[in-house]
Amino acid sequence: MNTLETFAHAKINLFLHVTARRPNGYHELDSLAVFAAAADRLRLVPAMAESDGARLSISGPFGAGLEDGPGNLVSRAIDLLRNDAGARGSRVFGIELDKRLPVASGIGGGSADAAAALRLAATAWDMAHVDLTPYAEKLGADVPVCLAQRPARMQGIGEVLTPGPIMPRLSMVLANPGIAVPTPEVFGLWKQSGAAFRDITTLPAEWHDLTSVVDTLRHTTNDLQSVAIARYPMIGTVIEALGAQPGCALARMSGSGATCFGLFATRDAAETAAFHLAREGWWTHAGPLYDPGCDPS
Ligand SMILES: C[C@](O)(CO)[C@H](O)COP(=O)(O)OP(=O)(O)OC[C@H]1O[C@@H](n2ccc(N)nc2=O)[C@H](O)[C@@H]1O
Ligand SMILES: Nc1ncnc2c1ncn2[C@@H]1O[C@H](COP(=O)(O)OP(=O)(O)OP(=O)(O)O)[C@@H](O)[C@H]1O
Repeated sequence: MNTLETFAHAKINLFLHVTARRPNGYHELDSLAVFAAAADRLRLVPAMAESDGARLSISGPFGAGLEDGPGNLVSRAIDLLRNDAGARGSRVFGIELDKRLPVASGIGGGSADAAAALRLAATAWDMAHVDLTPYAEKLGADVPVCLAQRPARMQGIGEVLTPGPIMPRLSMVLANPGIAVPTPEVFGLWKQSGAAFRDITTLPAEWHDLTSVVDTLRHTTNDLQSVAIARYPMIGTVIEALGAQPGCALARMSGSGATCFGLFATRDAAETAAFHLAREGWWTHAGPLYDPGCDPS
């Protein structure tokens, strides 16, 4: 078994509508997820002894304070797949997680890590032919979309996935003010707000430029944004600051917050915006959308 490496990219909800509530309390969504170039890095390193097996070590700017025991989504993903790996699951390895994405921040970093761990373990255990979707669904609503890391329409609670519109070249800025926002709290606030459920939105098969993307997105919202701002006003400050940057065509919150994104036509404008926003002490990222076709991993 060789050392393997993969990247767990940030998931951005370009819009997010709540369409229904299930009896178990989960909410049905209509959302368009895309992936940013920003990513955590995971390495699978063969281990010599059973005692070294599946040990998780965490580094990186957002690694501090993240638990490295069985509760980490990476460990949970590997333990889940091992149940079905049979004798192959006795091949032991360690996982190194370089945590570069802010935690509990609406960009699905933990979900992306879990999906990446499933991909790595499936390779190490000769399970590349196995459909990882049922494992992903057990780990969290955002994990299935993070398996392929391609633009996708998310419906159901996030598990009903269809290809999203073909995206044009664009640049995205991410900004996070350093507030960890618990997803259950935000869905709870949305429920308490008494807001109405939304109908399913119609999207084109392809957008040719940023203007057409934004023309469509202006008819959508992130339904969780206003309740998240009411509870965490700093999110509103971030959206305003992003929207005020030269060249920003749309600024909005991703997922349940607090990370917000801005869409820009050029990489220069995005990088300049990120540079200015970083002066606020916020985590920022500027780059293109992630294209799985160009991934060396
Ligand atoms: C907001 C999004 O990030 C949008 O992509 C996701 O819907 C959240 O996905 P996630 O963080 O993987 O969510 P999970 O870990 O499965 O669920 C955390 C909690 O969020 C709430 N939750 C989550 C997803 C969903 N469709 N409806 C919900 O109501 C539930 O209270 C749940 O107990
Ligand atoms: N590898 C991991 N990375 C990040 N968080 C993890 C990880 N493993 C477990 N967690 C826990 O999962 C929770 C959610 O983390 P995550 O960063 O995925 O949130 P999020 O970005 O808000 O996700 P989403 O957009 O899916 O709602 C955190 O409270 C964190 O403690």
